[in-house]
Amino acid sequence: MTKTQLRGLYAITPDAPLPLATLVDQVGAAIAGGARLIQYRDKTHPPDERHRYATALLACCRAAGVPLIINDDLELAAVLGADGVHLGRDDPDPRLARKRLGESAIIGVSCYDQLALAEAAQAAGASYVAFGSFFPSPTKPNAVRPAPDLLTAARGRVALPLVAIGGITPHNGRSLITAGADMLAVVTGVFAQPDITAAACAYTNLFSEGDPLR
Ligand SMILES: Cc1ncc(COP(=O)(O)OP(=O)(O)O)c(N)n1
Ligand SMILES: Cc1ncsc1CCOP(=O)(O)O
Ligand SMILES: [Mg+2]
Repeated sequence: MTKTQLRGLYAITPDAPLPLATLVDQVGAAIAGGARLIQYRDKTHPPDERHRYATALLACCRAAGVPLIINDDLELAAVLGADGVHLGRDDPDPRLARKRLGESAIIGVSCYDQLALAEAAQAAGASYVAFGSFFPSPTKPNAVRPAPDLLTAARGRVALPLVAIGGITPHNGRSLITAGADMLAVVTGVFAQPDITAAACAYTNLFSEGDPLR
């Protein structure tokens, strides 16, 4: 996937620890609903388990032709040959990640509510920048809360794909795409739903609204 194809639903694995087979099934269901990028985000398992989970998820994503991004853990991404890494303020520097993973890796950087961080991430070789939490997030209740027009401002200041995250539903997601988001990053709205494929589809459809070929 080239950088210009970073558009659509970005599904991020849920916090609750799940059996590996269940998580692989759920990620497959999200991909069936049109998810364009998957992030393995795991704050609970020890490193050897994270290696086992990420290996299985990478096989699932590769079979579907969807890139797998590893959250936080640059070394895990490098060792597995995953498609990229997502880095926040407590994580390694994007320059180090670019050096370690190579030119074609997808390197995402959290910018919270700060345009200056996005400009710095672009200068450091990021592939996309992420802003949020735009709405109250069950996954990160204490996250900062930018207004959607931050995306519009970011459009004028950075040339990278813009990812919006935090409390995004198929209903409120439209306003973020209108404001300039290229991708909607979602945990709860996809993985906490009874029909994960249908939930993913509802986000996917937002990206083809207004498309004359639809
Ligand atoms: C796409 C995307 N955007 C933001 C984040 C948050 O990253 P970070 O601030 O490092 O927080 P944690 O996710 O590590 O708790 C993300 N993971 N993905
Ligand atoms: C990781 C992260 N960073 C800001 S909000 C968030 C969680 C998004 O999850 P949800 O879609 O459940 O609000
Ligand atoms: Mg992080």
